[in-house]
Amino acid sequence: MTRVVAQGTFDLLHPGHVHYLEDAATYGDELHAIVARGANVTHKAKPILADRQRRDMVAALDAVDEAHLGHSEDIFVPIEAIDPDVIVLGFDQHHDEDAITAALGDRGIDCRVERASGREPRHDDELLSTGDIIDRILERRG
Ligand SMILES: Cc1cc2nc3c(=O)[nH]c(=O)nc-3n(C[C@H](O)[C@H](O)[C@H](O)COP(=O)(O)O)c2cc1C
Ligand SMILES: Nc1ncnc2c1ncn2[C@@H]1O[C@H](COP(=O)(O)OP(=O)(O)OP(=O)(O)O)[C@@H](O)[C@H]1O
Repeated sequence: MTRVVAQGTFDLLHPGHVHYLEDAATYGDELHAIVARGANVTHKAKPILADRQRRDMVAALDAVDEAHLGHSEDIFVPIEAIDPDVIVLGFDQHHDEDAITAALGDRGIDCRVERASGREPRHDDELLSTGDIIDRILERRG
Protein backbone atom coordinates (compact mmCIF):
# COMPACT_ATOMS: atom_id res chain seq x y z
CA MET A 1 0.00 0.00 0.00
CA THR A 2 1.67 3.25 -1.17
CA ARG A 3 0.52 6.29 0.80
CA VAL A 4 0.64 9.72 -0.83
CA VAL A 5 0.34 13.17 0.74
CA ALA A 6 -0.81 16.35 -1.01
CA GLN A 7 -1.31 19.63 0.81
CA GLY A 8 -2.54 23.15 0.33
CA THR A 9 -4.96 25.84 1.43
CA PHE A 10 -7.84 24.69 -0.80
CA ASP A 11 -10.02 27.77 -0.28
CA LEU A 12 -13.00 28.05 -2.68
CA LEU A 13 -12.36 24.83 -4.62
CA HIS A 14 -11.78 25.02 -8.38
CA PRO A 15 -10.70 22.60 -11.16
CA GLY A 16 -7.00 23.32 -10.53
CA HIS A 17 -7.37 21.84 -7.03
CA VAL A 18 -9.19 18.79 -8.43
CA HIS A 19 -6.43 18.32 -11.03
CA TYR A 20 -3.70 18.52 -8.36
CA LEU A 21 -5.39 15.98 -6.10
CA GLU A 22 -6.19 13.61 -8.99
CA ASP A 23 -2.60 13.84 -10.23
CA ALA A 24 -1.22 13.28 -6.70
CA ALA A 25 -3.46 10.20 -6.31
CA THR A 26 -1.76 8.55 -9.31
CA TYR A 27 1.50 8.35 -7.29
CA GLY A 28 0.11 5.63 -5.01
CA ASP A 29 -2.85 3.73 -3.61
CA GLU A 30 -4.12 6.01 -0.84
CA LEU A 31 -4.21 9.82 -0.97
CA HIS A 32 -4.08 11.87 2.22
CA ALA A 33 -4.67 15.62 1.86
CA ILE A 34 -3.38 18.02 4.51
CA VAL A 35 -5.35 21.26 4.62
CA ALA A 36 -3.36 24.24 5.90
CA ARG A 37 -4.62 26.03 9.00
CA GLY A 38 -5.74 29.56 8.12
CA ALA A 39 -3.50 30.88 10.89
CA ASN A 40 -0.50 29.40 9.04
CA VAL A 41 -1.32 30.93 5.65
CA THR A 42 1.06 33.86 5.74
CA HIS A 43 2.42 33.85 2.15
CA LYS A 44 -0.83 35.21 0.70
CA ALA A 45 -4.23 36.53 1.84
CA LYS A 46 -5.89 34.43 4.55
CA PRO A 47 -8.54 31.96 3.35
CA ILE A 48 -12.20 33.05 3.24
CA LEU A 49 -13.53 29.69 4.44
CA ALA A 50 -12.96 28.16 7.87
CA ASP A 51 -10.38 25.39 8.41
CA ARG A 52 -13.02 22.73 8.96
CA GLN A 53 -15.12 23.69 5.93
CA ARG A 54 -12.05 23.52 3.65
CA ARG A 55 -11.10 20.15 5.12
CA ASP A 56 -14.66 18.79 4.66
CA MET A 57 -14.82 19.89 1.00
CA VAL A 58 -11.45 18.31 0.20
CA ALA A 59 -12.56 15.10 1.97
CA ALA A 60 -15.62 14.97 -0.32
CA LEU A 61 -13.52 14.73 -3.50
CA ASP A 62 -13.25 11.30 -5.16
CA ALA A 63 -9.45 11.36 -5.41
CA VAL A 64 -9.03 11.90 -1.66
CA ASP A 65 -9.11 9.00 0.79
CA GLU A 66 -8.60 11.12 3.91
CA ALA A 67 -8.37 14.86 4.52
CA HIS A 68 -6.60 16.11 7.65
CA LEU A 69 -6.42 19.59 9.11
CA GLY A 70 -2.80 20.57 9.37
CA HIS A 71 -0.94 21.00 12.65
CA SER A 72 -0.83 24.53 14.00
CA GLU A 73 2.91 24.64 14.76
CA ASP A 74 4.85 21.81 13.15
CA ILE A 75 4.05 20.76 9.58
CA PHE A 76 5.88 17.45 10.06
CA VAL A 77 3.56 16.20 12.84
CA PRO A 78 0.80 15.06 10.39
CA ILE A 79 3.50 13.62 8.11
CA GLU A 80 4.86 11.52 10.98
CA ALA A 81 1.32 10.28 11.74
CA ILE A 82 0.43 9.47 8.10
CA ASP A 83 3.89 8.03 7.32
CA PRO A 84 3.62 8.56 3.53
CA ASP A 85 5.84 7.02 0.84
CA VAL A 86 5.62 10.14 -1.30
CA ILE A 87 4.73 13.81 -0.83
CA VAL A 88 3.48 15.45 -4.04
CA LEU A 89 3.91 19.23 -4.07
CA GLY A 90 1.63 21.44 -6.16
CA PHE A 91 3.06 22.66 -9.48
CA ASP A 92 3.45 26.25 -8.21
CA GLN A 93 3.95 25.72 -4.47
CA HIS A 94 6.75 27.79 -2.98
CA HIS A 95 8.15 24.85 -0.98
CA ASP A 96 11.60 23.65 -2.00
CA GLU A 97 11.87 19.90 -2.75
CA ASP A 98 15.44 19.65 -1.44
CA ALA A 99 14.66 21.48 1.82
CA ILE A 100 11.68 19.22 2.52
CA THR A 101 13.66 16.10 1.63
CA ALA A 102 16.42 17.21 4.04
CA ALA A 103 13.91 17.94 6.85
CA LEU A 104 12.30 14.51 6.33
CA GLY A 105 15.74 12.89 6.52
CA ASP A 106 16.55 14.77 9.76
CA ARG A 107 13.43 13.27 11.31
CA GLY A 108 14.12 9.79 10.02
CA ILE A 109 11.10 9.80 7.68
CA ASP A 110 11.75 7.73 4.56
CA CYS A 111 9.65 9.51 1.93
CA ARG A 112 10.35 10.94 -1.52
CA VAL A 113 9.15 14.33 -2.78
CA GLU A 114 7.60 14.86 -6.23
CA ARG A 115 5.97 17.77 -8.04
CA ALA A 116 2.47 17.61 -9.62
CA SER A 117 1.66 18.93 -13.07
CA GLY A 118 -0.30 22.15 -13.68
CA ARG A 119 -3.60 22.45 -15.48
CA GLU A 120 -4.40 25.01 -18.15
CA PRO A 121 -7.88 26.53 -18.58
CA ARG A 122 -10.11 24.44 -20.87
CA HIS A 123 -12.36 27.33 -21.87
CA ASP A 124 -12.04 31.10 -22.04
CA ASP A 125 -13.88 31.83 -18.85
CA GLU A 126 -12.43 29.10 -16.60
CA LEU A 127 -10.87 30.37 -13.37
CA LEU A 128 -8.10 28.18 -11.91
CA SER A 129 -7.07 30.32 -8.98
CA THR A 130 -8.82 31.15 -5.72
CA GLY A 131 -7.39 34.68 -5.93
CA ASP A 132 -8.92 35.11 -9.42
CA ILE A 133 -12.32 33.87 -8.19
CA ILE A 134 -12.22 36.40 -5.36
CA ASP A 135 -11.22 39.19 -7.78
CA ARG A 136 -14.19 38.33 -9.98
CA ILE A 137 -16.58 38.33 -7.02
CA LEU A 138 -15.34 41.76 -5.99
CA GLU A 139 -15.65 43.03 -9.55
CA ARG A 140 -19.18 41.72 -10.08
CA ARG A 141 -20.67 42.01 -6.58
CA GLY A 142 -18.42 44.45 -4.77
C1 LIG B 1 4.87 18.46 3.57
C2 LIG B 1 4.02 19.60 4.02
C3 LIG B 1 3.22 19.46 5.14
C4 LIG B 1 2.42 20.51 5.57
N1 LIG B 1 1.69 20.39 6.72
C5 LIG B 1 1.01 21.45 7.20
C6 LIG B 1 0.37 21.41 8.47
O1 LIG B 1 0.42 20.43 9.19
N2 LIG B 1 -0.30 22.51 8.89
C7 LIG B 1 -0.38 23.65 8.14
O2 LIG B 1 -1.03 24.60 8.57
N3 LIG B 1 0.27 23.74 6.96
C8 LIG B 1 0.95 22.67 6.48
N4 LIG B 1 1.63 22.76 5.30
C9 LIG B 1 1.80 24.05 4.70
C10 LIG B 1 0.61 24.47 3.96
O3 LIG B 1 0.02 23.39 3.29
C11 LIG B 1 1.08 25.56 3.06
O4 LIG B 1 0.53 26.75 3.51
C12 LIG B 1 0.66 25.25 1.72
O5 LIG B 1 1.70 24.49 1.17
C13 LIG B 1 0.34 26.47 0.98
O6 LIG B 1 0.18 26.08 -0.29
P1 LIG B 1 -0.84 26.80 -1.23
O7 LIG B 1 -0.49 28.25 -1.25
O8 LIG B 1 -0.54 26.13 -2.50
O9 LIG B 1 -2.21 26.54 -0.74
C14 LIG B 1 2.41 21.72 4.83
C15 LIG B 1 3.21 21.86 3.69
C16 LIG B 1 4.00 20.81 3.28
C17 LIG B 1 4.84 20.97 2.05
N1 LIG C 1 -4.39 25.40 -12.20
C1 LIG C 1 -3.83 24.53 -11.35
N2 LIG C 1 -3.25 23.40 -11.82
C2 LIG C 1 -2.71 22.50 -10.98
N3 LIG C 1 -2.66 22.64 -9.64
C3 LIG C 1 -3.22 23.74 -9.12
C4 LIG C 1 -3.84 24.75 -9.93
N4 LIG C 1 -4.29 25.73 -9.11
C5 LIG C 1 -3.96 25.35 -7.86
N5 LIG C 1 -3.33 24.16 -7.86
C6 LIG C 1 -2.74 23.47 -6.72
O1 LIG C 1 -3.67 23.31 -5.68
C7 LIG C 1 -3.00 23.44 -4.41
C8 LIG C 1 -3.67 24.39 -3.52
O2 LIG C 1 -3.73 25.62 -4.18
P1 LIG C 1 -4.12 26.92 -3.42
O3 LIG C 1 -5.03 26.58 -2.30
O4 LIG C 1 -2.94 27.77 -3.15
O5 LIG C 1 -5.04 27.60 -4.52
P2 LIG C 1 -4.77 28.67 -5.59
O6 LIG C 1 -6.01 28.75 -6.36
O7 LIG C 1 -3.50 28.40 -6.33
O8 LIG C 1 -4.64 29.98 -4.67
P3 LIG C 1 -4.32 31.50 -5.01
O9 LIG C 1 -5.05 31.85 -6.26
O10 LIG C 1 -4.85 32.19 -3.80
O11 LIG C 1 -2.83 31.54 -5.16
C9 LIG C 1 -1.58 23.89 -4.74
O12 LIG C 1 -0.74 22.79 -4.63
C10 LIG C 1 -1.63 24.33 -6.16
O13 LIG C 1 -0.39 24.08 -6.83
